[in-house]
Amino acid sequence: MNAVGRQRSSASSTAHHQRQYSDNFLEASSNGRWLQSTGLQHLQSTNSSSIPTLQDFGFYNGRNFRNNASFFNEPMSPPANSRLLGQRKNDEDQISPREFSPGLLDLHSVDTELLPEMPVPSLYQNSSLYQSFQSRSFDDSETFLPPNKQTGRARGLPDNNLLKGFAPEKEKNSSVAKIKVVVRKRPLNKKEQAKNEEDIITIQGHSNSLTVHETKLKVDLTEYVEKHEFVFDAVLNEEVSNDEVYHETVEPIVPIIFQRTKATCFAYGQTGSGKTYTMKPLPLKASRDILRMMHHTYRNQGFQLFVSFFEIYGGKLFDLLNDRKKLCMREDGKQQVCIVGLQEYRVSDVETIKDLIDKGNATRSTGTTGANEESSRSHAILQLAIKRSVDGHDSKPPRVVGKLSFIDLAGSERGADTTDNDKQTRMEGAEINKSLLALKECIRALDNDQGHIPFRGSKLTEVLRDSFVGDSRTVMISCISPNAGSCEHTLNTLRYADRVKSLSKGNNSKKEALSSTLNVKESTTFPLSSVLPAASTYEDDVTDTWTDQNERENLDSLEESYDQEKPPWKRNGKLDTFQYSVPEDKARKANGQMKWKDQPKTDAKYSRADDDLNDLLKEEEDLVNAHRKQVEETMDIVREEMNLLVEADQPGNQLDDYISRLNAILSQKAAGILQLQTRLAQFQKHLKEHNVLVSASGR
Ligand SMILES: Nc1ncnc2c1ncn2[C@@H]1O[C@H](COP(=O)(O)OP(=O)(O)OP(=O)(O)O)[C@@H](O)[C@H]1O
Repeated sequence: MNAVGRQRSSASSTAHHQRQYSDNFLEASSNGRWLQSTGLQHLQSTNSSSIPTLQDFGFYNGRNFRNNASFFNEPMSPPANSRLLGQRKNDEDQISPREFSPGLLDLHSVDTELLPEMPVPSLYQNSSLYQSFQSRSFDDSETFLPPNKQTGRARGLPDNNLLKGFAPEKEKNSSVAKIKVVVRKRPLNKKEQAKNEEDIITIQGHSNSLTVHETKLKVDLTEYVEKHEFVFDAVLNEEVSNDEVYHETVEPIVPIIFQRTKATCFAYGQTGSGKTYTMKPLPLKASRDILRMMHHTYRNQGFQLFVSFFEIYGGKLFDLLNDRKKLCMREDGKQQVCIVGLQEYRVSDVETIKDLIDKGNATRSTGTTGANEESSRSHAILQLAIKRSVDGHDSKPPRVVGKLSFIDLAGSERGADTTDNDKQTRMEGAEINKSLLALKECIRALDNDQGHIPFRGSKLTEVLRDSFVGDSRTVMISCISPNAGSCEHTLNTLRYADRVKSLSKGNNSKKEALSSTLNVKESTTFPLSSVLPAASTYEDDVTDTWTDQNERENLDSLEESYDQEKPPWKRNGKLDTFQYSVPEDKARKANGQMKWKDQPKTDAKYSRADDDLNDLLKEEEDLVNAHRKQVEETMDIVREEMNLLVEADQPGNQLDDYISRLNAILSQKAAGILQLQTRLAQFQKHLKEHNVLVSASGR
C-alpha cells in the first residue's frame, strides 16, 4: 500500500474506531460497561478508590455526613457491605487490563526478570527438619504465641522463617500474606517512669489482641476507664527483642524477594514510639539473610545486592548516601519510576551495609535540614534491590529481580500540624497526611488486586510505585508508646493500623467499632493504677533468639554499635557506586515534553513518508493513552477535592489552608487540561499537514 493509501486507511481506521467506540459506548453505557469500553475498566469497581462515591466521602443522600471523628477516623471507607458488592461486581466483569489498556499501568511491565519456575535448592534442604516444617508459613493461621512462649519458639531452628520460605515452589509466594499488620509496644522510658505515668496498654496472653485503657472524665468529673480492644496479625509486647520483630515481619519475605517480589516494610507511629528503634536493625538482618541465600541457595547464579537510602522531606527527595544531594523522580515511557541521580551501592558483606546504613542515618539527622525535629517530619526509605545480569552478560546493567523497601515514616502526629501557625509546618503536616492517606489507599488497591493503584496521591507512594505493582507484599509495624499521655496518639495509630488491616482480604479481625460498643459496658470507675499491671523498664532483659552462634555474635556486635557513638564514616574501597541516569529524551518524554520530530519536507521520499505515517499512528496512540491517563488523574483529583470538602466542614479547619489546597487542585486540573489540549492541537496540525484530517474542525 502506498503512503496515500495508508493515510486513507489511517483516516478511515480512525473514523471506524470513532464509530465503533461510540457504538460500544452506547451499548456499554446501557449495561454498565462503559469504563471497560474506554480502557479504564480498572476504575470500575465500586470498591475501587478511583471513582469515589458520595458515600465514600461521608455524603449521604446528597448531604454532608458530619461526625465527631478525628482526622484519622476519617469517614472515607464505605460500609463493608458496599465494598463486598463492589468486589463481586468487579469479579464478574473482570477483563484483563491488557485487553483494553495497552501500555497504561501495565502490571507486567515492571523491570523484573522472571526466574525459572522450578524448585530451588534450599540452604537446609538436607536437614531432616526441612520435611517437618516446610509447610508452615508466615500466613499460617496458627495462633500467635505470646512473647514468652514465642521466645522459645523463635530460638529453635525449626521456626526459622527462611525455612518456611522454602515451601514447595508453587506455594511459596502465595503462602506469605500480602499485607501483614503488626503492633509493637515499647516499654515506658525513664522519664515516663519518673513522672509515674501509667502504662495503659495491656496485651492479652494468648491472642493477637491488645487493649488500650483510656481514662475519661464524666460530666460530674469522676474518672472512668474506657477500653478499646484491637486485634492484629501479631501484637508484640515491650519484652520482644528486635530479633523477634524481624522473625515476625521481614524474615518470611526474604526468600520470595528472589522470586520477583517487591516488598515494603514500614513503621508507623507517633514521635518517640520506637519506629527508628524498630526499623534500624531490620535491613541489616535482611541483608545478612539475602547474602546467605546468594552464597548458598543461589550460588553462582549472578545475583547481586544493591543498597540505596534516601529521604522525602517536604515533598522533596534527598540522597542520604550522597551528601543529601537533591534527587528528582521521573517516570519513563513504561510508567516506571526512576529516581534520577540516586546512588546505589553494590554490596557483598554485612559490614559494608552496616556502614552505609550508619552513614545514611547520620546524614538524616545531621544534614542541613536535619535536626531531630526535622527527622520526625521526613520519611526515610532504605532499599535493598536484588539484581541479576541478563543471561550472564556483565556488560549489560543488571536487572531488578526483587526489592525490599524499609520505610521509617514521619511521626504520625505530624499530620496534625495542619493547624499550626507556621505555614511551612502546616504544609509539611498536610504533605504527611497526604502520604499516609495515599499509602493506605495504595495498600488497599494492592490487596484487592486492583489494576489502578492511586500512587500519584503523594511523593511517597509515587516513589514506591514499583513496590505496589506485580507481586508485592506489605508489612506494617505500628509502634505505640505505652504511657497515658500518649493515649490519643496511640489510639490514632491503632485505628490507622486497623483500617489498613481491614482492607486486607479475608481479614477477620475484630473491629474497634464492635469493641467500642462493648467499651461502654466495660467502663469502670476504678482508678487506672488499680487495674493495670506494673510496667517493666528498658533495663529489662530482652531475649535473644539467634540460631547460628557465629553469625549471631558477628551481627550482635554490629548491632550493639548502633547504640554507641556513631563511628565516623570511612570511605570503603569495597563499594561499587552505580548511578541511575535517564537519557535526555526519556526524561523529556517523562515530563510530557516529547517533541514531534522535524517536519517532513514536501518532496520527501516514500520511505520517509512511511516513517512519518508511523509516527502519526504512534502519535494517535499516544494521544489516546494520554487522554485515558488524564481521565484517571481527574478521578484522583476529584477524590482529593471531595476530601478537601469534607475537611472544610470539620470544626477548626483553617480557611487559608483550604484556599491554598483548592488553588493547588484547580491549577493541577487546569494544567492537565492544557497539556492535553496542546497535544491534541499538535496532533491536529500534523494530521492536517499530512492531509489526513478531513473534518471541518481540523481545517
Ligand atoms: N522496644 C523498645 N525497647 C527499648 N527502647 C525503645 C524501644 N522502642 C523505642 N525505644 C527507645 O525510645 C526512644 C525513642 O525511639 P525512636 O527514636 O525509635 O522513636 P521514633 O518513633 O523513631 O521517633 P521519631 O519519629 O521522632 O524519629 C529511643 O531512645 C529508643 O531507644
